[in-house]
Amino acid sequence: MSKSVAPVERVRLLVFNAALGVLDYRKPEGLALEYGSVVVAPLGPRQILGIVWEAERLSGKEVPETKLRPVLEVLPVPPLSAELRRLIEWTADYYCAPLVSVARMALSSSAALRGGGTTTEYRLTGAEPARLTPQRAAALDALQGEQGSIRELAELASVSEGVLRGMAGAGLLEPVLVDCDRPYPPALPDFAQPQLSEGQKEAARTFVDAVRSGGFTPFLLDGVTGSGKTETYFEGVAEALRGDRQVLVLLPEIALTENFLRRFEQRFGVPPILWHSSLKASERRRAWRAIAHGEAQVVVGARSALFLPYARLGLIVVDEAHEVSFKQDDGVRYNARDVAVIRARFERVPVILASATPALESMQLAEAGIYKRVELPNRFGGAQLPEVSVLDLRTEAPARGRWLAPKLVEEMQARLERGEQSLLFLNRRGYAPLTLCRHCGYRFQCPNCTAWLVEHRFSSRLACHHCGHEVPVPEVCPECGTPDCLVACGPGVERIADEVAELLPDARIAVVTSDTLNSREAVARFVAQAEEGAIDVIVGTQLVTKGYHFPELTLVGVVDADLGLEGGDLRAGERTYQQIAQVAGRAGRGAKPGEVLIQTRHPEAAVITALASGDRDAFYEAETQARREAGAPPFGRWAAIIVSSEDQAEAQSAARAIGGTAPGHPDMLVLGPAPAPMALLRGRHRYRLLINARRSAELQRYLQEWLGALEFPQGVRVAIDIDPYSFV
Ligand SMILES: Nc1ncnc2c1ncn2[C@@H]1O[C@H](COP(=O)(O)OP(=O)(O)OP(=O)(O)O)[C@@H](O)[C@H]1O
Ligand SMILES: [Zn+2]
Repeated sequence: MSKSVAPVERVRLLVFNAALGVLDYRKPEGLALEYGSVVVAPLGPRQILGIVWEAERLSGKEVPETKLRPVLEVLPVPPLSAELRRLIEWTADYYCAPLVSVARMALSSSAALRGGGTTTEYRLTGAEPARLTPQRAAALDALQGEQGSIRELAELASVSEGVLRGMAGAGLLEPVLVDCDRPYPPALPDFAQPQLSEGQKEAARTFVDAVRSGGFTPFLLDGVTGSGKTETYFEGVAEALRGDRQVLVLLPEIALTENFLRRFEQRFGVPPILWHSSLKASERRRAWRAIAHGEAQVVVGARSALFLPYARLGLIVVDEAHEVSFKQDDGVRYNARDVAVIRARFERVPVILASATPALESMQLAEAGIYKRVELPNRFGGAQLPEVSVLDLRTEAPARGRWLAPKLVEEMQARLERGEQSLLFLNRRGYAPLTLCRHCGYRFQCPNCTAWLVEHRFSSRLACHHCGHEVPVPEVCPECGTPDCLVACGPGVERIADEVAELLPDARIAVVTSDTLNSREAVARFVAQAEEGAIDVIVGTQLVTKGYHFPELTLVGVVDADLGLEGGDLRAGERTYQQIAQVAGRAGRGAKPGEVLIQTRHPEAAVITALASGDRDAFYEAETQARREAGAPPFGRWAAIIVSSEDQAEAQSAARAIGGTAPGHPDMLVLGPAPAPMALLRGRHRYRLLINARRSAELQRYLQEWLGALEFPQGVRVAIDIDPYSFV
């Protein structure tokens, strides 16, 4: 009699190790495995995380049956859905990224994978000991009102974990048990329904219908600044809530969420669930689990929220969809706006891209009928779009050593007298972009980057905006030793604020940059002050160009409209247009009309004339034509290859080796290698190649065939950037 041997059940895992990628294991009896199950498997003497994947979709080394080791454990989380697995595959293929790097973004709370339950956090007990070490005193100061893990608190207070453990032992900190599965209070679709205008109603109805009937429909919500785009797509959100479906809202910057949270709470009665990189571990775990179990109703996040394992997604919204910060520029270099549309397609749900200044790519897709355009051409409540005029700096020059033209100052003065607010926009943090020695001409440069150090007067430091390198402003020139010889060249927002303080000594000024609005509390304070009328003049970077709604703000001054046009970036014109149109859109949102003054040396430039005449279509047409002729996106495609190493010669020879092996192809034009504009970045020497492909060409396959065959020394990194936004 032959003994019947049960066939070994083989499972293919995507394992969390970039070098291994895919490995086969054996399914032990009694272990329930499904595609998408998150499991632990043995790897040598260690254990490794993996996801059960369809074997036919992943090529891996054939391991003989006798060598297969068993999967050890299934983690207590729902399996990743087929839709999400397809999204992960698509993203990896499209952006030429390792599958596991993309998959990692879905499993982005390691604590949550271990299940729910409780974690321990710590907080101050309030005890005040008689004697304190300086470190303990500093920690007591820094941790008022805070709660978190020892590690998080140590980071907050800038002390070692040992100090805090000592404090816990001494009764200064007490443990608090946090339940990571406590439910979120429900959002109510009909909590406070607004009275929509006729135009808003029509748009809202479109979204409500799409959400109700389900299915993939991409929308471009193209509405002027202040038209109430948020109120309108909120109706789509409400419909998803009624149908017990989840909603993902992507915002480009965490600074914008404060305003969003408030409006959301007013509309739905509770705040939405936040997802961003600086969440505490316990919040992350709670949110991740609620998302995976379908209990998180509305998630608002930065781009990293896109890959989370939503259990029943019903709608995706990408607000300020034109923003370039949706493009991630390290790790997996994906564009969250584009991947959001792909996710909606796999999930078969509607997706709304909302913007007052849509990206040319989005406009083109709307033209082609692939996106449905929903328009809101008027501001809400009868407010008018602001009057825009140009100040030609060649004829209306500011006084010597100043940056604001007399006419702009006059208008600010008038606003101050009327109790209205002004906003000055300059996209440059710090006091001055360049500092040099008057005596010997020495320029302060970052040792790690091809960049000048930027003076920050608030903190009396010179800082690199690329790598974070900082030095105190020295008293003598490091080159020639002359004391007090440093001169600031050019303006940053701090310098403009100084100028305003001199010209309008009574004005209350707020400088708004990522340096000053660096926490949710800081943003909330700024918004409250601006709304109460405690600020007369706001001086800010691109951070103030969007999202804010201050009814008393009636004047916007663009300090240097030409700044963004330098540098020859493919999208420089578009970006300048968007930034200025957005910041102009902050003016006159209430009952009083707004005015915008644009300072420029090139009043004849297409961007500027389009802004002055309010002729958006003319701008988009001209830009479209230029892109078509250049074979630039969306008419052709770009990809960048960035080669870097700490060793310049090594980087150069690797770049040359790549350049030298470029396969000839009729649809591809390979440019470079050339030293990158940022030839040195964070201590790495960089070279770039740029590939311009016809739209129909198989760019990814071409790149893979080209680069897949090459080998490089250990220290060389080769990054592929598909649809690049950054050309430095
Ligand atoms: N139907 C409405 N009822 C009451 N208030 C409304 C309504 N529609 C819009 N608003 C208010 O008008 C202001 C502008 O709306 P919102 O911020 O949504 O515009 P937006 O189109 O997103 O503008 P931007 O693109 O400039 O950010 C907000 O304060 C909003 O609360
Ligand atoms: Zn630097």
